[in-house]
Amino acid sequence: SLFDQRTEESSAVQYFQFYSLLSQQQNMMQDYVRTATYQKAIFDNSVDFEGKVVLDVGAGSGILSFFAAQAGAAKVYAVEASSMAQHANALIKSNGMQNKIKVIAGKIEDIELPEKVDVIISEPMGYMLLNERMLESYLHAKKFLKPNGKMYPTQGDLYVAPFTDEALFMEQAAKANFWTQNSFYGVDLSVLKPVAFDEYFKQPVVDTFDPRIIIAPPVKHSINFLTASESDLLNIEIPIKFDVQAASVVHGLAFWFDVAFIGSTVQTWLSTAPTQPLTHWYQVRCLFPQPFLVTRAAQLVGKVTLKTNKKQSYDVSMVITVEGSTQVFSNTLDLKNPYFRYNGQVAL
Ligand SMILES: C[C@H](N)C(=O)NCc1cccc(N2NC(C(F)(F)F)=C/C2=C2\NN=C(c3cccc4[nH]ccc34)O2)c1
Repeated sequence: SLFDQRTEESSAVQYFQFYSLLSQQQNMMQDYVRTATYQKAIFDNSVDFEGKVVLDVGAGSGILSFFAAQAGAAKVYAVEASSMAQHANALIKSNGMQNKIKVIAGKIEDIELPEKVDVIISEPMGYMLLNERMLESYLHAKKFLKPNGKMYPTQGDLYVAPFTDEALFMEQAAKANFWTQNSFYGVDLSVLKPVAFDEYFKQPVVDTFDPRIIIAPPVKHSINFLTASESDLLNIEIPIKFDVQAASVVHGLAFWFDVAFIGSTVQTWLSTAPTQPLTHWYQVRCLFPQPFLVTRAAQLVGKVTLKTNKKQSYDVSMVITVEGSTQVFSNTLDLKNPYFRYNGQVAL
């Protein structure tokens, strides 16, 4: 199927095993900002749900399907490819919703629906918005959407901004120092030090940070889920132009996202910005292996390229220069294997 063509089998097996765990559903459900905002977006726009037919893509425990039913939906199709589908069924039965919410076990790319739907709901946002490539499945689901049907969420905004964080840079660089040893049990490891260094800098860092480390206004890349198609997400090029206000050292680029639920009554935003309450998406930072000093109010120009891979993730490449200088700074990172750095302590 379409999903199998774009996904390595080993990645899919690991992925759906991950989502079959109640502990991981719990991680998402316990994210109050996430769960409460979805319920608010649906309830405040109940006119979009009352008496309507709804499709929940990647339903998991079915929590979003329950919200649609609570808002008066006539019928909800909850599509889930992992074995979490059976737990969703248990919840539907024990909550007396079996004639309202129907679980369809399988991938959205493979299943059939008995009818077209008025609204598609989903939570397809992974780290950096795009990780997991679930947005492509969300857009694929539009083949079931009636003309003028609604998408909840309706649009996604990916933000990119330069940051300064000496401590993070030193932490990553220090990990490679293991390979500087020239007599590790009598073996000189040092030839591999540069390789180890580059390997550590291929890991995006998932954690949160003080917004004051952001040294220029962010660039925004918007995706309109009503008009976008899967192919638009295969290779995303984000031109960057940053106006750095004061002299600072650039260590990398920070990424976060917002999604908007544009309903018939109100518009509701779910933000993962560093200035907003923390969510289970945190923020994501991509380091340059070589930090660079920006002496005075200067412009940084370059490009971020996000290219899909068959591990349900993206290769993130960044290229940047300081306006007026010839030096180019770049890095390519593997979003599939991030460094999950969040440890509860946030610098106050
Ligand atoms: C799309 C879906 N709606 C969604 O929200 N995706 C992101 C997602 C899904 C399920 C759980 C989580 N997580 N929540 C937390 C917590 F501790 F902070 F709570 C850690 C965590 C990890 N740890 N590792 C992962 C993870 C999940 C999926 C693919 C991955 N690739 C690399 C790590 C990783 O999540 C994140």
